[in-house]
Parts: sequence; structure tokens; C-alpha cells
Amino acid sequence: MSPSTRPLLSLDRLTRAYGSLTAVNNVSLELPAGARHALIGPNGAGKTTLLNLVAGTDRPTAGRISWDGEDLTRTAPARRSRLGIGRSFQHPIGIGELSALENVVLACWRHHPERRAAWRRAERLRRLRATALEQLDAVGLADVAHRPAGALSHGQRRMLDLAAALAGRPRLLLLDEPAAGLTDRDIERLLEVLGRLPEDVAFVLIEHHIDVVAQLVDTVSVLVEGTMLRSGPTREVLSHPDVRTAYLGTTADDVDPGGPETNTGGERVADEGRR
Ligand SMILES: Nc1ncnc2c1ncn2[C@@H]1O[C@H](COP(=O)(O)OP(=O)(O)OP(=O)(O)O)[C@@H](O)[C@H]1O
Repeated sequence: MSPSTRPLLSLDRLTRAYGSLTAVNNVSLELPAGARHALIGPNGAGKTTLLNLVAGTDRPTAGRISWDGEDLTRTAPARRSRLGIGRSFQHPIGIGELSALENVVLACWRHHPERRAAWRRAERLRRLRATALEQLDAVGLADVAHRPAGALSHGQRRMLDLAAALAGRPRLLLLDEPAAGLTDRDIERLLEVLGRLPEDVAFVLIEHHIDVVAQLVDTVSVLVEGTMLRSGPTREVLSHPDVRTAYLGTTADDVDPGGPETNTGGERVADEGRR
């Protein structure tokens, strides 16, 4: 396959079993460069496990992961990160005692090609700080750059994590429920930031806010009990009767996956009420 036609990420019959529980079962998926993809499904469907397998923090029991044509199945997470797979987590991970800026400087440093030497020259350090500030500005945190991460609001900390993930200039960003716990205003900001990502940056989003999914992504995969129920264009998948029954908890036409004009109420799926 030529570099222009091969997928950026390819999952081939990926399975992850924990003892008798198969969290991810025979899942295949291909994503091109610049893909905007959502993973949805009920609680415990295997969404986070699948992201962990792609990030390399968990290993598949069977199946294969390819990245830009290269077999990544056994590659360590740090190398995946250097190859361009960035991620943000369900809960903020920034270091509370360090300022927002210092957190992002650290993230920039981790991805610096000359990591060990990056501190030695004042000029390099200045450049790292300038890049970090740009990232903070891009997510709307320039004003609080010098505040300790621990003193930021939940929404700001999540944006800080996003700035840190973007600092690695990822080609694929894995986002685990980025809108969880955010205010409507923070969600707007998140939509803006993700909507402004360069076209060739792909992301995979786990999200329970269906209106966020409908606004942000072109394609969706639905996982149920570890298996792929359906995968394809957002509108088609969200309106499929099987998806409505299995996940959205609706049987009638009371969910419109059409987009912001018709679905602005911050709708979360029925399943979420059980959390
Ligand atoms: N390290 C682990 N050891 C054992 N079981 C695990 C482990 N990680 C996940 N599981 C189980 O695998 C299943 C899938 O979990 P996972 O967190 O991937 O689901 P999810 O779709 O992300 O759920 P949620 O929407 O609640 O975050 C669950 O039954 C979970 O308890």
C-alpha cells in the first residue's frame, strides 16, 4: 500500500481479555490521517481499554496494531508517544505544585528531540517556554500560565492536559471523555480548540455527550460488551436503530444526531445516569 493510501492507524482483530472477561473482542478499525472519530458505548463497553491498547499502556491478548504501516503491537508507550500518539486522560494528570506553564514546558521537553540537552542552553529553554505559552494560549489558559495547576478549576485543568498533549505535536490524539465535568462554557471552548486543530491531526474521542460527538467527528464506532456494534459516518451510525436501542436508550425519533442546530441541550445518553 502506498504511503498516501494506507491508514494512519489500523487495528486488526484486537482482543484484550482479563481472565474470563473479554473487555475488547476482535475489534478492527482503520483511521486515515486527520480522522475525527468517536468511540461510544455503554459503561464498561471497552472504550478506555481500546484507547489504552492504542496508547500502549495495555497490551492486546490477540490482534495487531499498525501505525503508518509499522507494526506497533509490542511497542512501548513512550515510543508511541514519540511517533505521534498523544493522549489525555479521564482525570486531570498535571502536576498540581507546578505552574500551568511549567507543566506544558515539561510536556514540550519530553517530546524534544534532544531531551537530555534541552535544558543546558538558555536559548533552548526560552524556546520551550515560548512553545508552551503558545499551547496555553491556544486552549485559552495564557492568563493563568503562572498559576499552580492545582489552583485551576476542573475545566482549566482538563484544558491544561489538552495543551500538554498538544505540546507533543501529535498526529493522533486520544481523548478520554474530554467534556466530562466541564461547564457549558468550557465545552464550547473545547469544541473550539478541537475544531481548530490542523487538518492532518487525527483524534479519537471517547464521549458520552452525543451533541459533542455530532459536532466534532466525521465517523463513530459503537462498542457494546467489547465488540464493535457498528462503525461508520456519524449521522448514519447515530441514527441506526441498533445503536439507538443498545446505547442511546431510545426507540423513537427523539434523538436527532443532525448537529448543533437540533441538539444543543448537552444531552448525555441514558446510560450515564447509572454512573
Ligand atoms: N485492568 C483491568 N483488569 C480487569 N478488568 C478490567 C481492567 N480494565 C478494564 N476492565 C474491565 O473491562 C471492561 C471494560 O472496561 P473499560 O474501562 O474499557 O470500559 P469503558 O467502555 O471505557 O467504560 P466507561 O464508559 O465506564 O469508562 C469493564 O468490565 C472493566 O471492569
